[in-house]
Amino acid sequence: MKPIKVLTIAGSDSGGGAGIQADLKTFQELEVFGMSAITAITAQNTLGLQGVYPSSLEAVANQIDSIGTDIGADAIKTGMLFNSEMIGLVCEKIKQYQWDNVVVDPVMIAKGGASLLQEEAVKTMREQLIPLSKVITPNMPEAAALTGITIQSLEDRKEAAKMLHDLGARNVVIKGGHEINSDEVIDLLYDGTEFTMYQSRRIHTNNTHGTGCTFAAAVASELAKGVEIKVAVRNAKKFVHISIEHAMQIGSGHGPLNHAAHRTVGEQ
Ligand SMILES: Nc1ncnc2c1ncn2[C@@H]1O[C@H](COP(=O)(O)OP(=O)(O)O)[C@@H](O)[C@H]1O
Ligand SMILES: Cc1ncc(COP(=O)(O)O)c(N)n1
Repeated sequence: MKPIKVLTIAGSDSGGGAGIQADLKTFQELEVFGMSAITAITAQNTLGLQGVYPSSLEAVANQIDSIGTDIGADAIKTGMLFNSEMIGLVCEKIKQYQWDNVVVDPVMIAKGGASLLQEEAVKTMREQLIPLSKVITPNMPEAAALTGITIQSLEDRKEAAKMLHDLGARNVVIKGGHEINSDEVIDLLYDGTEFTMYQSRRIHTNNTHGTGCTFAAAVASELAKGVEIKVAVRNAKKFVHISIEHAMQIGSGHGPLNHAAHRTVGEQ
């Protein structure tokens, strides 16, 4: 069988819960071959972010070229891109290698509130990266920052999704993890024609470090396999849900997910 390959372009999380580490765990569990280009090293744990050490542009370009010129990728997932120059470089490389299955997780702020993207970079993300994306997966604050729309209701999310689609994203998923006053979590997909809602019970837990990374990495894995977008999002949501539900208690703050949980809790 032909191997299916997925590349994550994102930051490293020393605590193992988010970023590159969450992505590679997800790729492995969903049976695709995972590769990485590291945009920044973060010193991070379940309590917060202790340091950010961005990679040089040369280092990022070289990592991507190593993959593009030899191995190739069936899908790309982007996470923490740190600043405007880094986003510009990643856009150049996506065009150079004609990568089409591009999942953009517009990472801006870590769960503890620390910034993972410089403010001036939001404009570059909107103007350069979004038009290259097959799917963009903002959470509610990220969708608000990208569109300028204050997002409270589902209707606000629909308006923001339409705007992000108009900016060039072929599909938009605005995730609902931040709607903390609700007993359910609804992720909203807009494919340019219709809205699809993915609803689940909210799990009341602190162990949500890396949910967004895991979700986007799962969508990328499914797209790489040729799964169509509506099913890819459904499968990704199910994978994240099980991984949150069966998280182990690791660290004393916002703990990581258990990416292996689906093995024992029913087929993914
Ligand atoms: N408490 C929760 N219970 C169940 N699912 C959740 C919970 N929190 C987040 N999710 C799911 O995790 C994924 C990431 O959502 P979200 O937390 O909004 O993103 P981010 O990590 O980027 O802030 C989504 O699929 C969302 O439905
Ligand atoms: C290096 C890195 N990348 C991304 C996130 C966001 O994580 P989340 O999936 O919890 O939004 C993070 N905390 N660290």
